[in-house]
Parts: sequence; structure tokens; C-alpha cells
Amino acid sequence: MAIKNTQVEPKKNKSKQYINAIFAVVAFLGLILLLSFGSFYFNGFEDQSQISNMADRDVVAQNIFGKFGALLGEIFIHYGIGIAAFFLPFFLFILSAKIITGKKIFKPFSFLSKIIFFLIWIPIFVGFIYPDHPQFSGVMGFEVNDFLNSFIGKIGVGVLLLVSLIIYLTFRYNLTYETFLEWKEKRAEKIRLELEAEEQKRIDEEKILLEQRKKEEAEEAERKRLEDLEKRTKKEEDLINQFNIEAEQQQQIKELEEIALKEAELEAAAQVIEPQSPEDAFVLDIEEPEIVNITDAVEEEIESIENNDFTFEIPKEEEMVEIEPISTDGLELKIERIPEEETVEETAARLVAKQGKYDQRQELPNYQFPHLNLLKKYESGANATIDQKELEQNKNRILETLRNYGIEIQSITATIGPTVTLYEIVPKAGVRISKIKNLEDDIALSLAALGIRIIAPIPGKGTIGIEVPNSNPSMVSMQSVLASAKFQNADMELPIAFGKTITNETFVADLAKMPHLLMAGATGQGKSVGLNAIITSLIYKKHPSELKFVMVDPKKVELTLYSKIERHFLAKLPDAEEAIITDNAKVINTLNSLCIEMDERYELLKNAYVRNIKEYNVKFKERKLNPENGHKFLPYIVLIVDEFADLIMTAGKEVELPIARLAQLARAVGIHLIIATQRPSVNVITGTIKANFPGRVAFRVTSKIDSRTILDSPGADQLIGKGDMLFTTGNELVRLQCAFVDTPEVDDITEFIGEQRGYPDAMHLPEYVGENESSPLSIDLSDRDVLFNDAARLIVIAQQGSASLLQRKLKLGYNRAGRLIDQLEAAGIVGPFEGSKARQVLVTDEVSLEQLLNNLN
Ligand SMILES: Nc1ncnc2c1ncn2[C@@H]1O[C@H](COP(=O)(O)OP(=O)(O)OP(=O)(O)O)[C@@H](O)[C@H]1O
Repeated sequence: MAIKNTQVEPKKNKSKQYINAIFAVVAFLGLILLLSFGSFYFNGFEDQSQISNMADRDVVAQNIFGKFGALLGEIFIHYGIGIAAFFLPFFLFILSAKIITGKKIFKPFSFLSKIIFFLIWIPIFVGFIYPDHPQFSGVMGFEVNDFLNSFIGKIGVGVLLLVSLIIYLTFRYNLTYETFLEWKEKRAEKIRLELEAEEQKRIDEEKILLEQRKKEEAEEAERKRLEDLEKRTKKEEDLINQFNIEAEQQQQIKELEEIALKEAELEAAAQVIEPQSPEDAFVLDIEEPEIVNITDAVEEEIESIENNDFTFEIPKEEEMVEIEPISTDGLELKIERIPEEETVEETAARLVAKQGKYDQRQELPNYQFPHLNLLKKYESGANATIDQKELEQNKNRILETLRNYGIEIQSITATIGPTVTLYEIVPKAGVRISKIKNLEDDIALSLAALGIRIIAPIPGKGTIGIEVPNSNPSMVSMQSVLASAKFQNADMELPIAFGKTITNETFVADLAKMPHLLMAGATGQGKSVGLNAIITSLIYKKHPSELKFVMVDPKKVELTLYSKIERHFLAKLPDAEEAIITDNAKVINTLNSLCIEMDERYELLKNAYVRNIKEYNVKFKERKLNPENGHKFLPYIVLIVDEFADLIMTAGKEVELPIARLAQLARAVGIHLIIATQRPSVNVITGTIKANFPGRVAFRVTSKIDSRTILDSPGADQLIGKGDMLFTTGNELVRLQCAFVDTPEVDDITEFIGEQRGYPDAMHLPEYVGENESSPLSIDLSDRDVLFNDAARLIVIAQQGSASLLQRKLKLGYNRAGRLIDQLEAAGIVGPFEGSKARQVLVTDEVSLEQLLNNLN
């Protein structure tokens, strides 16, 4: 073996040496070629004239490789193939690399076969472009060009070059039109995937952020809970200690009492009673007082309670038989019959028979609903016009685009809407729907239109929809939707006429069913107009006694118009000057006040044994609920918040919490929320808010992400603006053209209503005292209201700590009554504010109250 090895090694080494040598030669050759070619272009033209004198030693060539280099350049470049000659050194480099490494990636001959076409084509092409520079095309390129020029003309040469290149590429790279299209499709797909991945990444990041926030909140809540628990335990411990001390004292008192009793007994025994007669001595019996053991008595009592030891003496029926008045002395006994008590139903029936059902509209009996003439008629909006040519053109383009991608169609129909036309296509069997969906951009390109939306498939129809914007969109006027039979006859609690669908039908939705609405859209896309359309719809259908708005408008300009109808349709805090809230700090109070209103309404509903406001109001109208028990007709309350993003940014949790609470609970008591925002990002529309707002309206937004945040699906980024919107209540997306109502129209409507007789003031929401305002310490008791003593007596006698009681009995305004209650709290007569419940009265009887009042004086 060892011998064999020694024989093989030198052989191997030998061949390696050869290889190295060949590599060096080839690589060196390549280098010489490359450098002398390069140098030829810089100096070769001077050298050319020296070529003929090569043998002359005095002649010096400028080429980097001297005369040899000049000669190489002259042969390969000048007399040869011009700049195409540069391929040759590269071929040599690849060859040398292959020799030294032996690796498969270096394929010199494959390279050669690929460039051989260009070694011929490039000189001719360069000669064609620069016929006056033979140094680039080489003599070969020049001559061939010259020959061809005279043979087929200049244009002919151009065509020949182009055709030959196409033929070469077709065979070489199998380039067909189809492969070109496929390549394009793949590229589009790749770009889309990248975009989607990017989007997904952003969504994921946002999710992580959200989760982190939630976690922090949970931790905060847990910490608070533990603190509370600790406080409570401490309190309980204090109580137990106090209780123990009291029990001890009780025990001591008892012992003292027993001792006293025993002493008394002994004393009694010591008093010797002298018997007066011997018999007496036997008769006398000193009755010992029965000592009633209190604990025993209590135990007995408890036992009897536990055993349910009550006996109600129910008179038997025979005993209730009417007694015939028997007159024995001529005087007749008159028995007064007490009429049987009326049931609620009977009272209600009697009242209804007498006064009719309660009609809330009688509160403002002469109120006139705004009429449709106040709204402008837009002529162009009467019927959608799209000319036949445009239809035909769009149809052809769609078909053509689809055909280009090999998608065949069975049928196509068009439905013309106010702003977009829906082309419904039925593809031939076997066509993948996703393929059509992927062509969205291509179809948009071929139609040269923005806002193409492809619905594949249209739910419940089995067709694919392509929405194409009309070149002349027609306006949908508020007048036309409000005048429609659909709205006029709508049997809904809070009907909203949003606008028209793609099939030109008026679209009406019930806010009461939604039950809350989230609205988003980039600036200038029709949000404010949308809000106005909603408010207008409701005002046209509802009497002021049936509907109140709470309006929040941080932008201060959008909703100000409605201040004219403050006394008819608006609700506000009792101490607020303006009904439309523009100050973010006040929003918090209003929202909390709405929460109180909600709680109060729930209390009313509970007492009336009904589940929702509708049933409650029906019952109230049938006079089954007694107003003296606090029952009243409940109007719907619609809270409108414009620019919610602004609010969340400045007030954060403080508004998010009451909003979330209202959104979760208020639907049954007739409080509905409409929230509009320009920026539908996840930190504005948080998970809690989103989950409780099934109704969503999206105007055009700027990105797919925004669209996903608001609608949970893309599409809103492809709308065309100007009131083009998507609406959903959780399942299906509907594309609508929002009705247009202009500011002057709103102005006219509010003017019309505002001039009529209204309520004395806006509806008052319950008072809410913010945490930092409620400190009783800030109230100066030396400066008491003159009615303070009266109020205190009233409250203690009634044992009910409510401002409304003071209002009623002392005939006070809300504010003064509120102030009085605050003073009473500061004086320790009533307890702190407890939300919807009345305050606790801390003084139980009038005697202690008088004492307290004296002390105060
Ligand atoms: N439904 C509609 N029909 C026709 N045009 C509309 C419609 N809605 C809006 N527009 C047009 O778009 C313009 C801007 O609308 P709007 O004021 O409602 O935008 P916005 O979304 O409220 O903007 P911002 O958030 O900045 O207030 C309107 O002046 C009007 O010309």
C-alpha cells in the first residue's frame, strides 16, 4: 500500500502543476487581452499608424502592452468586431476559473454559446447606430452594415436587427407573450405578497402593543383590587376590635347587674318577717322575682323565628259571612262597605277611558315637523345617468382584460348606481375566483379608473361583481331619500336614510337596532355630510319629545348649527351654558352623566317590569306607570361625538371607560352612540370600543390598514370619496352613496324648528360631580343657604337625601337644590353622592338634628 501511495502522489502533483500552469497562461492571456483592448481605446489610434513599422525599434507604441498590445487591439477591435471583442477576455477568465477550481458554476463554453450570437449582432448593431465610428463596430460591423445598407436599405437593416434579436431571444429564453404575461403576473403577485406581509407585520405589531396595554391595565386593576382588599380588611379588623371592646363592656355591665341583684336578694332574706300567727308562718310565701335571663329570651326568640313559628290568624270563610243588622232597639247599624282595591290594570283602563292614552307629543302640541321643501332638489340626482357608450366601453375593457389573462366569461350584466356601476360577471366553469380577484389592479389600469372594487363572489348570488365608478357621478340629495316611500313608511324606532345603494334604492337602517355606530373616513371624504344626513333623518321622523341629542364637537364648527334647536332636540348638563360640547374636559362630565341617566333608566325599567325602553314607553302611554313614582316618558338619547380621535388623545381612559360602559349597556334604555373619527387607528378605536359598535360606516380612508381597523376588511381604501361609503352591521358590506345635505339646508331646517315654541330649556341630564370637585371640605359652612335649616328638616323627616325632593318641596331650581345638598353633606346630614341612588341620610331623628343645627349656629 505504502509503495502504491508514493507512486500516486507525484503523479497527482504533476497534473496539478500542469493545471496551475495552464490556468496561469489562460488567465494571463485574458488579462493581456482586457488591458490591451482597454488601452487600445485610449491610445490605439496613434498606434495604428505605427503598426506598419512594427519592426522599427525606434517606433514606440503607446499601448500598455506595447506593440504587441497595439497589434492585438488592431486585429480584434479594429479589423474585427469592435467593442464586442471585450467578451473574449471574459471568456478566458471564466475558462481559467473553471481550470483552477473545476467547479460546475463556471461554464465557459455555455457562456461562449450564449455570446456567439452577440459577437456578430453587436458589431452590426453598433455599425447601424454609429456608422461613422468604425472603432466601435469594427471593420466587420462596418462592412456588413455597408453591404446590407446597399442591399436592403437602412430601415431594412434596422428591421433585420430587431427581428433577429427577437428570434434569438425567443429560442434562447423561450420568451413568448404568454411567458411575458406570466412573468408580469408573478411580479404583481410578489409585490402583493410583500405588501400583505408588511401589513400583517404592522397588524401584528399593533396587536402586541394592544396586548401589552391590556396587560398593564390588568396589572393596574389587580393592584387596585389588592389595595382595596387591604383597606377593607383593615376596616373589618377595626370593626371587630371595636365589637370586642363593646362585648367586653356589655359583659362587665351584666356582671355588675348580677352582683347587684344578689345583694338585693340577700338584703330581702335578711329582713326577717315576723309571723303574726303560727299558721301565718306556714302560709307566707315570699314570691321570688323571676329573673329573666336576657340571652335565653333572645335565643328563644331566634328559635321561634327559625322554626317559622308564626301563626297568622286567618278568619275562616264562614266567619266573614256578612252580619245581618239585627235591630233590637230600633237603631239600625249601618255597615259601610269599603270598595275593593283597584288593580293597576283597572286604574290604567279607567284613566285611558277618561283621558285617552298618554300622548308625549302633547307636550308641544303645535310642533310642526320640518317639511321636505326645506331641502334642496338637485336635478342631476333625480336619476342616474351614464351614457351607453361608457357602459359599452367599460364592458369591453373588462372582457378584454379578463380574456388577456385567459379568463372566459359566460355572461355580464350592468347595474347603474348613482356613483358606481356594478358589472356582474359569471365566469365559465373552472375559472378560479381568486384569479379574478387578483386582477383588480389590472382591470383598474385598463379602465383607467380609481376605486374599482371587486366582490368575488357577491354573497348569495354566485356572480362576481366589479364596481366601476361612473365618469359623471350623480348626487343623491337628502330630499330624494327622505321623500322615498321606504323612509316615509319605515316602521323603525330611529330610522336613518343613509343614501342610495348601488341599485339606486334608498337605504334605510334603524339606529335602535345597530345599536351604536362607528364612522371613519379621511378628511374631506364626506364624514360631516354623513353626520348631518343622520341627524336630519332622525329630526324628520321624531318629535322633540321623543328624541334628544347630546353633541360633542371638539372641532367647534361642524355641529354648531344645531344649537338653534337646543330647546327642542338637545340635552345638556344642568349647569352647562352651551348644549353643544366643545371642551374636552366637559365631555367627561357629560359622559358620566349619561351613565347616571342610564342607571336611572334601568331602575325605572326594573320597577316597571319591562326589558327595554320601547315596552316601557308603551306601558307608560297606557297609563300603567304612575308618574308620582318617578315614571315619565323616556325620549331616545343619541350621543354624537365628532373627532373621537381628538378626544381619546386628550382624555384617554377617562372617556374610553364611560363610552365603553354606555356602548355595552345603554342599548336597552334608548341611549345610542354615534362616534366619528378621521383616524381609525387601533389606539383610537380600541378593542373594547370596537366590540361594542357593530354598526360601522367607512368613507374613503388612506390605507388598507385603516380600512381593516374600521370594517375588519379592506375596501374602504378603494372608495372614490365624496360620500362614497361602505356600511356594515356585522355581516354584509353594502356600498352606498351617502345622501348630500348642504350646510344651508341644515341651517334652514334648524331655523324652521328653532323658531317654533320649544321647551323652556334643553333636556337636563343628571348632575355629575367629578371626583375632584366633590370634596365637602371646600364648602364653607359659615356661608349657608338661608333655606339650609328647612332643607335639613325636610330631608331628615322624609329620610330621603335627594336634590329633587328639595326642588319639589321648597320650589327651588336645580342648582340651588344641588348646592343645598352639598352643604348638607358638608354638615354631615347626608352621605356622599352614590350615583343613581339617593344619598343616605345620616341623622335619624329630629331631636338630634336640632342639636346639630344648634351646634352649627
Ligand atoms: N354625499 C355626498 N355627495 C356629494 N358630495 C359630497 C358628499 N359628501 C361629501 N361631499 C363633498 O365632499 C366635501 C367634503 O365633505 P365633508 O365636509 O363631509 O368632509 P369630512 O370628511 O367631514 O372632512 P373633515 O373630516 O375634514 O371635516 C363636501 O363639501 C362635498 O363637496
